[in-house]
Amino acid sequence: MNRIPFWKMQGSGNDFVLIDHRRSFISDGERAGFARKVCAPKFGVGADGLIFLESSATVDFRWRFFNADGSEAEMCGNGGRCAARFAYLHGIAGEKMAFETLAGVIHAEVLDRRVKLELSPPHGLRLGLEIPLSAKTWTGHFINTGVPHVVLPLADLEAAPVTEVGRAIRFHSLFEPAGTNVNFIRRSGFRELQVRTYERGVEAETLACGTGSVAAALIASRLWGMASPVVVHPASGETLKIYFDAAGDIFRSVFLEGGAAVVFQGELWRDEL
Ligand SMILES: N[C@H](CCC[C@H](N)C(=O)O)C(=O)O
Repeated sequence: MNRIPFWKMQGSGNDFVLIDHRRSFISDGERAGFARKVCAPKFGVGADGLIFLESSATVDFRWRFFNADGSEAEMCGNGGRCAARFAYLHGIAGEKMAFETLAGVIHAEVLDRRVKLELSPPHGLRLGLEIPLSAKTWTGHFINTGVPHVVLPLADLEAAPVTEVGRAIRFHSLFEPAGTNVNFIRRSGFRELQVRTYERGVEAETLACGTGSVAAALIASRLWGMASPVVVHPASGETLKIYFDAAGDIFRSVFLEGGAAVVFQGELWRDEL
């Protein structure tokens, strides 16, 4: 199979290539390298991640998510919304669906051009982590919202050292071996946050991170008593809504709602990538 149909989609500015695996036949061993090629700017399509949709024996479909560097991640909030809308528009699932991920089964509902995802239960909450870096020690908060996230409140978000400090914390020994995503957050309203994210596996700041926005909202609820629903504005300026039930350090019924736009569709010429 040398010509592989794909869709390019974006969720709040986080962009993805999506492939119906039933029409691609990329073997398991080839996927990481294929993801790097497809996600590469200039030589590839250019994207933050590559998503394969596959058949599932138990729910509507299964997905495999690969970051731009070829690493496979358990979950992706923005990518999950795009996969849900892709599945709906391809007739793989109805408006309400469920799909298998390495973070568990994710339930989704397509609402025209927006999608509402129910995330797997957040876990591993650790508040007030001292993170010593060469220049200074940062105080951060950790939570896993399908993938690991450190959240750092910072008043001057415009001047946030997202790449320098984001990369240092992403690779810090405190978070080995999996590493972590790093989110700088600022309160911008009664129930509103602004978030900038350094993403593991993209190894750069992205315009939005869905699971990072959820992490920011849940940490804001613990630190500042921010109640559900929390509105998050990622670097793209788009709007994400996070709904949750909180009881101390336990979060239940966590939903992420946001856009999932189809940008274009095309065909990958595999032997020329
Ligand atoms: N880069 C992340 C996966 C994608 C998360 C992000 N794009 C989202 O929307 O949640 C990681 O490897 O932990």
